[in-house]
Amino acid sequence: MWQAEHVAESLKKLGISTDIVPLVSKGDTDMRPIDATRQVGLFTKRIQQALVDGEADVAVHSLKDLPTEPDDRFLLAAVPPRESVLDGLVFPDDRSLPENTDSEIIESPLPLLPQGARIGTGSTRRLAQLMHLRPDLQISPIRGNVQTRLAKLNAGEFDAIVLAHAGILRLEMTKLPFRLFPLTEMLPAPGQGALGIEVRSEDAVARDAISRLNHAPARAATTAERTVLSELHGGCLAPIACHATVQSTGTAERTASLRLEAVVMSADGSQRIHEVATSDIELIDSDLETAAARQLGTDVARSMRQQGADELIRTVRDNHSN
Ligand SMILES: NCc1[nH]cc(CCC(=O)O)c1CC(=O)O
Repeated sequence: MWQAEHVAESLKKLGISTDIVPLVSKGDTDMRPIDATRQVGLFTKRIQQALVDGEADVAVHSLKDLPTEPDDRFLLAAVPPRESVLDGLVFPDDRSLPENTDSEIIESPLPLLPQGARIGTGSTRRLAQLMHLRPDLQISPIRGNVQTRLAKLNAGEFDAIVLAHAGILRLEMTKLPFRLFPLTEMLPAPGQGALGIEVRSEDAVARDAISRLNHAPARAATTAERTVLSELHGGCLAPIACHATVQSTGTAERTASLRLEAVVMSADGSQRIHEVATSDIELIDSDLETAAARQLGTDVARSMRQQGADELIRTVRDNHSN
């Protein structure tokens, strides 16, 4: 709802009025562990169906929930400016945390966790990255909306849970005992912190309106990230994390540098493949920009494959079918 309202606000500033169509997705109602649901698009299918049925003209998704397989019926008309891409640990309400000494530097929250601390997360990506650094941690799945998760945390089921910073900010829960992970410890899911706004492919009116919300750097970065995911055929359950950023190079008006960092891990985090690459992109022509971002993602995926990424991804899939 926050995301839909945020997009409605942005459109209003452009003089475009909207009606919000509230929907409930399977991701909201199906409380089985996320890997047991064995479906992609748990959070997005219901919203896409509303486009197909003409119930809505614009679909607002969390980009990280949107499957990478292209679907001809829809067009990703905009990726607006991105929010925080970071993940963090939320501690129980009664936990007093030391003061942050330097707000510019994100210190590791891991020293705040005692040996064998119980952590709640259903994400293989988060589990593998945590276990890689702290094999002593006891990590178990948690599902439900943020309120449900916090209730379980505060009931004493966990010492901390992992949540996306973007979600915390959107729900205005910044007062929670919360500590961010630095990117060196925890890379985000492809598309994390970004919205993806879809329209029906043939709806030129909606496309033209929504494309005004597109932010070229956010689109380029998330395109590179999503390409890694699709090239590795990881789906949303694979322990694949990546993060891309766009930096203006200052040489020419619209020339920028796209940097992409990615990791693939084994299910238990004991093995880790890491890759970083950069390429120049033109932020002026969206087709050129998309092509360059895809190329960078493809190159990074290929290089990780040569280092054995497929093997690691397979270990996770085999675990899940047991
Ligand atoms: N799968 C649930 C989901 N989808 C997007 C976000 C957070 C917001 C975002 O990354 O855009 C979350 C919750 C979480 O990961 O803690």
